[in-house]
Amino acid sequence: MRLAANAVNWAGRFSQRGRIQVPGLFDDASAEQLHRCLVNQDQWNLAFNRRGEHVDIGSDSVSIWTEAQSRQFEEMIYAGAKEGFQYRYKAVPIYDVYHDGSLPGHFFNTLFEFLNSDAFLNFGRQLLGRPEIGFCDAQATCFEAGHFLTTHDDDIGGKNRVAAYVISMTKNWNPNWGGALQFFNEQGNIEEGFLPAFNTLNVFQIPQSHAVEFVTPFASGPRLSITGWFRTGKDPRS
Ligand SMILES: O=C(O)CCC(=O)C(=O)O
Ligand SMILES: [Fe+2]
Repeated sequence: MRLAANAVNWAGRFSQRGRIQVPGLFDDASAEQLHRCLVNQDQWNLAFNRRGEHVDIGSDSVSIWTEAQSRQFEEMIYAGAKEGFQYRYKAVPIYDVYHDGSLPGHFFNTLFEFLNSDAFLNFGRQLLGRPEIGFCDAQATCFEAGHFLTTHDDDIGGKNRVAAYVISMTKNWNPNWGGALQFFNEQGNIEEGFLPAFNTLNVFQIPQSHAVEFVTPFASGPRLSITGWFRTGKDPRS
């Protein structure tokens, strides 16, 4: 993997606004390789929230649900979203996959090593002006029709998160399909939204109120990304 973008060009804007969108993150060959990997991935977990707990279930379990079970699941998801924080999307927990060695030879391992190499960590340190960044975690995410992530601020104690990153790897997204990463201001208005894009890095300071808009039933492709957080200290699993 090789970066094409230069953090120095974007650091000033980031420090003014607390968020940034950097197009052309990787060189063309790396971007295509990562895109192919995501498009060809057929095993995804289903991530959602059950009574305040994060749940991540294997695609094998989901594929044997009866129609009634799927309906029940959907009701549970929407009931949660009505009341507060809820999400539904497909994910591969790359950080765990790497450390557990559960997908030997998979490109996600190469990607994880790249995200924790000097090349990417220095990019983050320069962009954010935070030399103390020590590592980053990562997951692959796939938002399809009916998927969403309601408003939250990423502030979870004990994780030493400096900033969130989203490497958006979606080609030909139609803005009418939803799926924007939206940021809210103190008045509750949408201050800025980043639409899914190809080979584009979004980084934002946390805590910061944000959400991924519901992906509409007529979205004709998935919203693919690699997401995670730049964190201080040493990776506790390294
Ligand atoms: O996918 C995105 O654009 C943002 C994801 C996010 O906010 C999260 O995983 O906490
Ligand atoms: Fe978030």
